Amino acid sequence: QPGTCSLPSLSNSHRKDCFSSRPLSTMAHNINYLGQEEAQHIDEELFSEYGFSVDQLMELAGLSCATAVTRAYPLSSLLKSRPSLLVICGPGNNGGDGLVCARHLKLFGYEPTVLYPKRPNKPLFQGLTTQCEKMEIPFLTEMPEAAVIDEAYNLVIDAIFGFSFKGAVREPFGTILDALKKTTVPIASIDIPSGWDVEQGSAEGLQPDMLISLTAPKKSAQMFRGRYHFLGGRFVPPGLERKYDLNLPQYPGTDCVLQL
Ligand SMILES: NC(=O)C1=CN([C@@H]2O[C@H](COP(=O)(O)OP(=O)(O)OC[C@H]3O[C@@H](n4cnc5c(N)ncnc54)[C@H](OP(=O)(O)O)[C@@H]3O)[C@@H](O)[C@H]2O)[C@@H](O)CC1
Ligand SMILES: [K+]
Repeated sequence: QPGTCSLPSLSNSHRKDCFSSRPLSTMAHNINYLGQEEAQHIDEELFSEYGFSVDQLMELAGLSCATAVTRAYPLSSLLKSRPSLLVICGPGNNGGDGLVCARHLKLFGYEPTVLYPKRPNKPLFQGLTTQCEKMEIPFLTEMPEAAVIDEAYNLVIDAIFGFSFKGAVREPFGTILDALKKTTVPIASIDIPSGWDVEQGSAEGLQPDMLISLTAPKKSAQMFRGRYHFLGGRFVPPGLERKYDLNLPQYPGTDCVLQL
């Protein structure tokens, strides 16, 4: 039916309650759920000791996210007349992952629109923004109301905050998160559901339908109750995996994502 969506339309409070029987395969793998500092140390070591550059890992992370979205929400499952997605990008590297993800999703046939309200004055993010513009991805100038989002988009991709989020949410992101909590379209969160404490989660926060954990899930992922939990960021060298006892499951074949 045009103008509707086959994806579940759930209020935030329903999202909280409905998905308590998620598969426990993540537990079966004994994956090490990372604390905030551990995640930040791994990130630093990837650059300082393992010779990676930020844009390299961001490209792989964003590609993983776009690929995971195609698995959970294939084009054929979207019933709105356009395969429209809203990608909301925050001021740090999580936002950069969102820009990369948007670009790949456009290449995969989706129609992403980006909201990027706080843009760092750094060549990396300026370049990623230009790339999206050249891909003819529209940028919004303000956050739409929840009802408008429900009407216009099949899915929201939350790339607002990742593992460096701390403390009370500052504007404009408080208003943005409040609007997101009122939406009923599914939300796919990159690395951490934005606004969640990286280790403790947040019972009152966003309840995304999908979580794409990058490198390894963070402790708060144990509180995730949505339908789809994917692991992405297939770039961890064996020495780093051993040092942090990550015990990552094996990715199938050449895939860059794995459903947990
Ligand atoms: N190794 C990996 O796995 C890889 C990780 N990658 C990705 O990087 C992500 C981590 O990126 P990150 O370290 O840049 O931090 P991130 O969470 O995006 O946010 C920092 C920004 O948020 C802001 N901010 C913070 N608290 C706030 C508040 N309460 N209210 C409002 N604002 C607040 C803070 O602002 P400031 O304090 O500077 O004002 C800062 O600008 C990680 O989750 C993954 O997605 C991949 O790209 C590559 C490989
Ligand atoms: K996020």
